[in-house]
Amino acid sequence: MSGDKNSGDKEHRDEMHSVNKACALAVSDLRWHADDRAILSDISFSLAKGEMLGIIGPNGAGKSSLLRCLYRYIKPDNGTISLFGQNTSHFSAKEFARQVAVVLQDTPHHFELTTEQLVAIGLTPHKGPFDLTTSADRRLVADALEKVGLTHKAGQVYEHLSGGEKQRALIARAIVQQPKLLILDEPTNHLDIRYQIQVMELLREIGISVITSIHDLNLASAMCDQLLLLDDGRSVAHGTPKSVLTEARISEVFGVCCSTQPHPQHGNPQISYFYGYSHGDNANDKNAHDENMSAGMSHWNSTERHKQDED
Ligand SMILES: Nc1ncnc2c1ncn2[C@@H]1O[C@H](COP(=O)(O)OP(=O)(O)OP(=O)(O)O)[C@@H](O)[C@H]1O
Repeated sequence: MSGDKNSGDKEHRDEMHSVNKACALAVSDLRWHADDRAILSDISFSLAKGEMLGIIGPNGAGKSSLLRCLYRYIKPDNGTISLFGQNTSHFSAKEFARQVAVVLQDTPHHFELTTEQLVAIGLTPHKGPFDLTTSADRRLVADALEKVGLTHKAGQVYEHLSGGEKQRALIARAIVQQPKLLILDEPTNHLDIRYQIQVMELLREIGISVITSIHDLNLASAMCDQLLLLDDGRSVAHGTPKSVLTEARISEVFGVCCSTQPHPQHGNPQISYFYGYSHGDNANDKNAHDENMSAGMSHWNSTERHKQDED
């Protein structure tokens, strides 16, 4: 009898272990308020090892606030954040930096550093105060610069790089950090379309778990394994792009008129937006919203008719 129980317990432990192993990040009941206002309410989700999760939602939905909680810039009022089964609030700063790399839009100025020196900062969590730079370190930095297409800018002053090049340099620094989880706040913001795609593909290729906020829903649909849709600090939907990005949900949460169809290449939803509806103060009013939707549709219909007449 006790043997049965022990083997049952072991099975349960093995099962839990494999669940924890497969789950890179688990967030439960996260809550945060500021200025007497709830900014994040009861957010729960998980991220599987090696997957990319896109955080989407309108301006002010709480995307950056959620990421700030994850990388410990903000201490939430409630909830737990676990990385591979360990509560991140128990990590020392150095241990946390070994496990989690962060790429933000607004970074401190690095006037005096070359691109290569900036990227080498990623080595810091793995070094003691008296450790010298090794040839392996230099190789790591060179490989990361090559991965983001900045080898030719290695010796240039970082501050003199373009917005997109700076962004790629920061991703190279994160690669050098060799984290288990990479957190990015709108990494494609400064990038032209070629580099938007290239950076997102690069993030997928690195093979680590990635969580990134992203405004471009079509890019999120194409590149993310999972999406978490936030609205007014709440989780509205979580799942595959196909399950999250429905026409009804997009128009309700973002207040736009749109249609979706499977992308010819990857099959996830591709969103077409319609134009021509007004933007009043009553954007949250359901009737006004519906009127806007039908105005958008009729505008589109007339434009389409006009086009067809011309043809
Ligand atoms: N420290 C703070 N104190 C007070 N309010 C805050 C603070 N940080 C964020 N907020 C508020 O929380 C809300 C969510 O902000 P957050 O930056 O997380 O949204 P977001 O989804 O990232 O928006 P965006 O898409 O515009 O970048 C906003 O209304 C913002 O004003």
